[in-house]
This record gives sequence, C-alpha cells and structure tokens, in this order.
Amino acid sequence: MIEFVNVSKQFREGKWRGRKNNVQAVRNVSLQIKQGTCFALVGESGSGKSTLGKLLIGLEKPDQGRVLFQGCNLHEAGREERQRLRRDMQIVFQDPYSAVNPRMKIRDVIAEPMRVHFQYSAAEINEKVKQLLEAVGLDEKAGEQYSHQFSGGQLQRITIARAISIGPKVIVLDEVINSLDVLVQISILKLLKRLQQELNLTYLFISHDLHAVKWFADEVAVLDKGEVVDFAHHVKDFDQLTHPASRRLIEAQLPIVTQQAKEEYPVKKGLYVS
Ligand SMILES: Nc1ncnc2c1ncn2[C@@H]1O[C@H](COP(=O)(O)OP(=O)(O)OP(=O)(O)O)[C@@H](O)[C@H]1O
Repeated sequence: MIEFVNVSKQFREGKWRGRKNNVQAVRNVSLQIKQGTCFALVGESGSGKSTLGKLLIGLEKPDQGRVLFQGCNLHEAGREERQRLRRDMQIVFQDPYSAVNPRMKIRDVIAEPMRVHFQYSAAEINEKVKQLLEAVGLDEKAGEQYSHQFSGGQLQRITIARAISIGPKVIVLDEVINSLDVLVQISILKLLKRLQQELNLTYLFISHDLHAVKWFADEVAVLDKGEVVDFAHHVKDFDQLTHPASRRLIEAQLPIVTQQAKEEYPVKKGLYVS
C-alpha cells in the first residue's frame, strides 16, 4: 500500500563559522507497508522518524527517491488526486495541546477537516461530530468545551477523532502516547487498535517505546542517522534485532515490572506502576 523507494531528505541548518551545515535526516530509505497493518519506526532522537512520517503525508518533499501511496506519488499527482491523497493520509502528533487551536470549541476542532474536504450541511457536521466523539469514548458535551478543559489523554482522543473524521486509509501516529502516563497510554493504544480494526486503517507508528511497539505493531524498522539499519517482519522477532542501534534501544527500556519484583524490592515500590 505504501512504498518508500530510495528516499533521501536533507535539511539546511544555520551557518556555523561561516559554513552552512546540512543535516541528512533520511538516507536512501526503502520500505514497504502493507494495508491494514501497523508498521513501527523506532530509533533514537534525531534518527529521522518524524521526517519519514512527514514525507509520507506530503508535509516534506524528498530530495531523492519516491514515496508512493497505492502506486501514486503525491508530489507528481494532479490537483484532484493530490486532494484525494491528502484525505487518505492523516497524522496525529505527540503533543495534543499544541495540535489544537485553544480558541476553538472542540466540535469545530473535529469538524475542521470535514469543512475543508466535504460539503456537509451544518446538521450533518453536528451529527458526525457526535458520532466521532462517541467513537473515541467521549461524551457529546465535550463538543461545547475548549482544549484547556481536557486532560492530555482526553485531548489526544479528540485529535484522533479529528484524524478519522474524513475517512483516511493511513494514519501516521507520531509519538502519540509519549506525553501521557502509562495507564492512559494503554487506553489510547487500545482505542487505536479498535479503530484500526473497525475502519481498516494502516498505521505508521513512530515511537521510542519498544514495549508499546511490541504490543501494538506488526513490523518494525530501526532508524539510525536517517538510515534503516534493522528490521523485523514479525512482532515475535523484535527481540532478535541485532544492530547496535537496536540493542541500545532495547537496553534503554525499563523492564516490565512484575508483582514479584515489587515484593523483592519494596524500597523502590514508589517507582512502579501496578
Ligand atoms: N525542518 C527542519 N529543518 C532543519 N533540520 C531538521 C528539520 N526537521 C528535522 N530536522 C533535523 O533532521 C534530523 C532528523 O529529525 P527527525 O525529527 O526526523 O528525527 P526523529 O527521529 O523524529 O527525532 P525525535 O524522536 O527527537 O522526534 C534531526 O537532526 C533534526 O534536527
């Protein structure tokens, strides 16, 4: 469904001692993502994960190579096709507070993409907003409130409702659980899993968190300095990732804490989440 073919992207950063510094954010990446699956991109900070996500939905343009969605290249498509591709691919970001206009009521936040892409009547929009709030587990009354009245987890549900409002096929989930506490992370991942099945969605899941990736994703690629350096086709193979960059990520994970461990180390009890 999605194909990155030898994709590279460089950014020009400011001058240092009179010289221009370029950052090679993505280096000759080739990947394929199957329809209805969740493909995880992991890697240390600055390894190029978000840039790949942005290249997919057309927020960035590759310097070299092609990004194809169902065989179409967004950057070569005509106006109408580009519009359709933009509808089919949505993104949800890490920080829901900065992704939502604080001066807009939540019903308008959710309705915004529908107003851009479709010609619905006001009554149709109201009905759809109601259904979307219900789909992400929020009360209809939330539509009349503003972003500051919600917790991070609730607001992330709202940005997810906005992303699915126009019936996308692919959603880039860019560190969507990172700013949330562990229990809220789990509830958001469960919601995303249910929506994936109900709406037949394909996800590009960008994360540092290998525990979450193991539970949530089907395949994983490890990025290091813009390059894909490791790859696992199946969740059961995640522990066999061998590249030093993968090992660093695996070793940097907190262990999953068991009841036994809590009892053995009561002094650290305050650190554990049951
Ligand atoms: N618009 C930009 N202008 C200049 N440099 C950029 C831009 N976007 C990204 N970069 C640089 O490209 C590299 C890759 O950034 P990217 O955000 O894709 O990494 P990442 O793996 O998503 O990191 P993080 O996990 O911290 O978000 C970094 O060195 C970053 O500073």
